[in-house]
Amino acid sequence: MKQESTAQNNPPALPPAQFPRVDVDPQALWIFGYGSLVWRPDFAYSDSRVGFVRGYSRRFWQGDTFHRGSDKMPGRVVTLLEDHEGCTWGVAYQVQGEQVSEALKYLNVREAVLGGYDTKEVTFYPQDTPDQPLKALAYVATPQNPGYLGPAPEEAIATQILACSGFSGHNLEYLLRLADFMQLCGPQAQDEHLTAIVDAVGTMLPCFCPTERALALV
Ligand SMILES: N[C@@H](CCC(=O)N[C@@H](CS)C(=O)NCC(=O)O)C(=O)O
Repeated sequence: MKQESTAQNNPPALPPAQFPRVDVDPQALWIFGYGSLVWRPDFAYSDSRVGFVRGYSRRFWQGDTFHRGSDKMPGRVVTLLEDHEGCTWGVAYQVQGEQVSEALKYLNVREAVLGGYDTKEVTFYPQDTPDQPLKALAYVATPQNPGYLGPAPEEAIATQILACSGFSGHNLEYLLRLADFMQLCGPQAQDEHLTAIVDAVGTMLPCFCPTERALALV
């Protein structure tokens, strides 16, 4: 997983026997990302793990009028829905020392102030060591936040995503980067809601793309 190019993230490449064990800071914190944080954490971290949380399903039910939409045309981004049968894959990032306050300060603006997300403690299961779960902080948009859009048919969500863009880019980029991540996680990582929206986008995209004949008219 790509890390910020900071000294503590790239210790000198010494053979394990000589490389001093870096004591984990007791203040260390794991932050679980399951949407844009999966591909663009944009904060310094010391370690990262691909894995999943149980008891939640990911849904494109949060409106976004800044990063991937506007006030007139809010985009759709993801949140976590409590679902006893649910399992959501993402990335957990470990922050230590000064990284903790820096990350929380940054995410408070990006997620809470600009995005309407609240924080919630979740149990994260690393893909490689699911028998050693970690407590992690997740940013979740609840139905009580003003930007919450709630459920809609996947076709309607796809239409909204195709039509919206914001400060951080097009809403379609957000969808496809998340789909790319899920592909990398392998066949055990399934997200039917995400897949249905990507399929609906694939069906509609030709309608949004000018044909040679249409281009000849301009
Ligand atoms: N909290 C979720 C979702 C976060 C998310 O996608 N937030 C949006 C909307 S506030 C965001 O930061 N977007 C930045 C971008 O779209 O690049 C996560 O852990 O990834």
